[in-house]
Amino acid sequence: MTLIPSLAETVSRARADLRMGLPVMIGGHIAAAVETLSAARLADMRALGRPVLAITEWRAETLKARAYDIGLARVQVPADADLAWLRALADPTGDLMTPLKGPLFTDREGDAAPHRAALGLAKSAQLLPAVLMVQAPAQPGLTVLDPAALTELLQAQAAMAPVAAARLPLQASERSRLHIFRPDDGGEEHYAVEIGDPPRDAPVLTRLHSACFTGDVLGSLKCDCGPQLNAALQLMGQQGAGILLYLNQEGRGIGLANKMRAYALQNQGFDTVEANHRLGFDDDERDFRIGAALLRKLGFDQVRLLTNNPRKVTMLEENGISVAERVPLITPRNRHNTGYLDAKAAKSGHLL
Ligand SMILES: Nc1nc2c(ncn2[C@@H]2O[C@H](COP(=O)(O)OP(=O)(O)OP(=O)(O)O)[C@@H](O)[C@H]2O)c(=O)[nH]1
Ligand SMILES: [Zn+2]
Repeated sequence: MTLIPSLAETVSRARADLRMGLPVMIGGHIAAAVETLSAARLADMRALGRPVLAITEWRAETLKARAYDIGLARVQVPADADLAWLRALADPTGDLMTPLKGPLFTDREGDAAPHRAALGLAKSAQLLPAVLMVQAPAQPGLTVLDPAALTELLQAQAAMAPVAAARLPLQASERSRLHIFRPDDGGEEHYAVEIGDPPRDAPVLTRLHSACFTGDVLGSLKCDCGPQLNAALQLMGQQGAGILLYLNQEGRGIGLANKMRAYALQNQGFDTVEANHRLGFDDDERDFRIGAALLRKLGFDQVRLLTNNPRKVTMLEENGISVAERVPLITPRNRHNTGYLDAKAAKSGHLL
């Protein structure tokens, strides 16, 4: 029956549920994102069973909570813990200001697969990876997900379909087209700027650019994104051909709200990588397979890649795009971005 939602459609709904504060059912547990949980729903969940807070191994490390499960910890929630207690565990913004509640005790018995799947879902909804879980029978109206199926879907790659394309004269080149691609899993759309008419049978000058609202739009001095975007387009304009993929993976895939949380931590003295870890994220949560898929859709299988990030080269090669050349993309330093650029070079292997 085609009117029954597919797994991808159900997961997309579940993301929206968590973002509005509605719990979902994962493998016999009610799962609610702490970031959007209300006090009333916390009380209702408590009434149904023993609440456990799932956090990632990165967050557990900061909180000095023992992680017995691979990649995550299941923190026991004390009977008197309120929403503020949960939020303080989920959100590191106040770590230095408010002494942490502890000691924290974590579960080691039982199956952590539902908790792992729930954390994956929260991340994919660009919420803080902290999920309150209570084992309980299915509740009417809540979206129901199987942990194994959810985990597999979160790792799968959505198919990208071209939606629309049109001529778009740019300062960098009047001969430019913008293509819009839409994934079949309800996720973000991504864009391709095609400059000139690059031949499909030769390596094309290519930039995989991840969205940075602060750098690209506002001209933030904290990162190198805006200047890199402009420099890439300029070069493609000068050479008469190129492809710039604008991937909507704001904040290396954690979303703008979490990136601002990371910036707040950076104001407290942590670097870009430490800030992601304290929030519970990996330092880079982007899926670069999307770039390879879009290039293939556009008819390319060879590139000259504008980047300083060796991971982008490896990911493209692993996904069937041959990188004939890596073209460095160095932009000016200023007193606000120099620490960021140094951290990327020292910790993320960027070549500067
Ligand atoms: N989480 C987080 N994301 C950031 C921070 N500063 C910039 N970003 C994001 O980092 C991404 C930068 O993307 P890119 O410039 O494409 O990638 P890169 O890994 O630096 O590699 P190249 O620029 O190709 O050398 C964008 O999504 C920005 O929004 C930060 O401090 N924290
Ligand atoms: Zn940026």
